[in-house]
Amino acid sequence: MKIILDDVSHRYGETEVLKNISFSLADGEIVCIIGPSGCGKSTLLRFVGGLERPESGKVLLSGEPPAGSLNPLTYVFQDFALLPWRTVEGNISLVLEDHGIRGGKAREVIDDVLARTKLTDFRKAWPRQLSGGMKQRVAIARALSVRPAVMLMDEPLSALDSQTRELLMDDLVDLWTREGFSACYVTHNLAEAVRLGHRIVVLSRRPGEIREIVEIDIPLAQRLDRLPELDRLQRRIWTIMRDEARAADMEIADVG
Ligand SMILES: Nc1ncnc2c1ncn2[C@@H]1O[C@H](COP(=O)(O)OP(=O)(O)OP(=O)(O)O)[C@@H](O)[C@H]1O
Repeated sequence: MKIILDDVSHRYGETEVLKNISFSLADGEIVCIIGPSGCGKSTLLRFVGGLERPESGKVLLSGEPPAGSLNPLTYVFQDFALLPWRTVEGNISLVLEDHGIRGGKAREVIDDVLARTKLTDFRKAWPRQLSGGMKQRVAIARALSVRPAVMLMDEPLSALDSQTRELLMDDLVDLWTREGFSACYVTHNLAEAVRLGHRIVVLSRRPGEIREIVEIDIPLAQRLDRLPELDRLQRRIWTIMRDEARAADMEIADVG
């Protein structure tokens, strides 16, 4: 399934948040959205997921979701959003129950996503027993259980320490290399964007406008940490973003 944003603009009251945003996300592609704090990244993701409608412009979906998809556009949040009173498998079964899937059929799906995310040994664990990284892995397994066409990931690694972030990026690369999932991935972390994005949509400060769409043709599995080409790309994107980030920072300081 393909997602096309066509000239999306939005304001909340007097505040202009997004301006003339157009890009597309193809099947099997990870598109990262990067930009300074408050530039409208999460708002954009809500438009893509259909949680809100932009004031002008369109978000179009074309093509069919995967066979058996229960929720074509599925969110993965920064705070994991696991229920503490349910085990790992209980958290996954909850979303399946929401779609009327129980018993043997649910067990089959849970077994499959736990195996795909290498969590099989943790199925009976409680969220409080898991590290942040493991909780986010469970949240990703839960998202996969509904066979999404596109995962909408809002700063999914931001709550984690840098080593755990590295490990989870490796997991996501591994998963993508095996399964080729599609994701719209919001982050303010450049290293994450150049590691995971096939394309990076670089936004200006608010109102978020597209500064550049950077395409990276190095296969994900070859994007090792500190790869010189990635470092160069990261520096180039940072030169686009630096002034925007500084100005955004000053605006926040003004409000204070
Ligand atoms: N429901 C809303 N009502 C009014 N203003 C909103 C609403 N949601 C977001 N905003 C404002 O829109 C702007 C963009 O917010 P958004 O959360 O999309 O930015 P962001 O780029 O994701 O920020 P961050 O990087 O800090 O998470 C901010 O000024 C925010 O205060």
